Amino acid sequence: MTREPLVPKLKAVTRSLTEAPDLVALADPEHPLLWIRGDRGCVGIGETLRLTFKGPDRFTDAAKKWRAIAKNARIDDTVQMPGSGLMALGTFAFADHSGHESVLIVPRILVARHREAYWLTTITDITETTDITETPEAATAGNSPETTANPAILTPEAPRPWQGITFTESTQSPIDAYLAGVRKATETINKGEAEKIVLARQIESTIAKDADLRTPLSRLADRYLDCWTFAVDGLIGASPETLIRATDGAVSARVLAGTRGRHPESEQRDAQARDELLTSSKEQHEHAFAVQSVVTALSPYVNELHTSEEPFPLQLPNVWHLATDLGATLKEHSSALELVGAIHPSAAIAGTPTAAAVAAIKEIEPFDRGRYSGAVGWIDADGDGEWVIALRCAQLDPADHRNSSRRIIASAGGGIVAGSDPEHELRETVSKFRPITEAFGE
Ligand SMILES: C=C(O[C@H]1C=CC=C(C(=O)O)[C@@H]1O)C(=O)O
Repeated sequence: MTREPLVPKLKAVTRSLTEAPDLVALADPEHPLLWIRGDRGCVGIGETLRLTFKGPDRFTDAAKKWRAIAKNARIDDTVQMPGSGLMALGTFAFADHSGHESVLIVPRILVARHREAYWLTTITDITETTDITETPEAATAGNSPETTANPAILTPEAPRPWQGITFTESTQSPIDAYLAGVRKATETINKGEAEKIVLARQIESTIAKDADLRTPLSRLADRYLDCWTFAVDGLIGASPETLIRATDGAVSARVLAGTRGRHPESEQRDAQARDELLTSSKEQHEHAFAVQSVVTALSPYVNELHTSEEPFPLQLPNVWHLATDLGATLKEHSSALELVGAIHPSAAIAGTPTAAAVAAIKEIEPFDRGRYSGAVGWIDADGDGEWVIALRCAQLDPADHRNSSRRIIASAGGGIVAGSDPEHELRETVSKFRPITEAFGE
């Protein structure tokens, strides 16, 4: 008889902090676990549990496993905010058959802030140690005050000097192969086999094993204020595209597709780029596919789905995007991870129709995307959470004791539709790489 694997028993204790923590400064310099946007976010210190997933069912497996862990957990939370109590940060691979693992990480300590509310959560694995007669009161003894003065663990390590790196064309993704790929995708579209195919390319570099990754993270967080800056299991970036935010039965998303590079050298040229984007039927068409894919995927789960009437121009330091915001209420309780699984892969990162676009990506792109264009975010014990599409990001190899450096690969792509020009698409990827190339530069 096969037995169900044991569900770990976790204990989470959350208390308010009296002072605002500096989240980026508190991150582990070499293995940061961070999620931040302006005055909201969290940093994980240490690791209590790591769950890994692979294959086509990675989202549903993760949602199921997380639900069981949350149900089994002992939570003492005097803060009661989304993300307080038990929570995990995660990153999921793009492709069903990716060789890269998807993970959920439960930190040992989580320091978080939501505007003027700050808190600290300590999460321990009590699977082996639980005394079943223990009462909740006994379990939290010693943690009774509502507020904790900021403890010593909240003193960050001093920053180390930063040595900028430059990226070059990746050996597995040469520019010529990308340009040929765009032509091939256009042919596929012209033959009527797909309407939109999102193609990406990669650039790479190496970074000292002891590099202090808080420098690129603070640059991303300071410059990309409309993006979520993240670092989860070596995946670092700042994404503008919210796949799903779920809080107390309300859900929202921000769909992006359609791009123009910014022109900081000329206000007039910059405004022209924005206006071209807003009036281009090609970009509007590409955008509509992305919105439709999210609306179709979310519809079975929600009532009252609202979208902004017209796509609006989202201004980021590197690009203009066409953006549509969506809001809805959930019909029944579905966790943020279940919704991510339902929406992924949206037409913003795969294409239309989904199956044909995914097949074309597999055939044309000469590499495994890994977590790029997958999902990255967090989930709490109630199933609430925030997940973005892993864009404008780079994946670092794990630190290996035999090497003094780590490889880092950045990926960026764009939607190819009928009439797409390969050179234009290439320039668009250069603009999309800027958050990463500049954050890791001098
Ligand atoms: C695939 C990427 O961007 C997507 C999100 C926004 C705009 C996009 C576009 O205009 O093509 C892409 O769909 C990327 O940044 O690598």
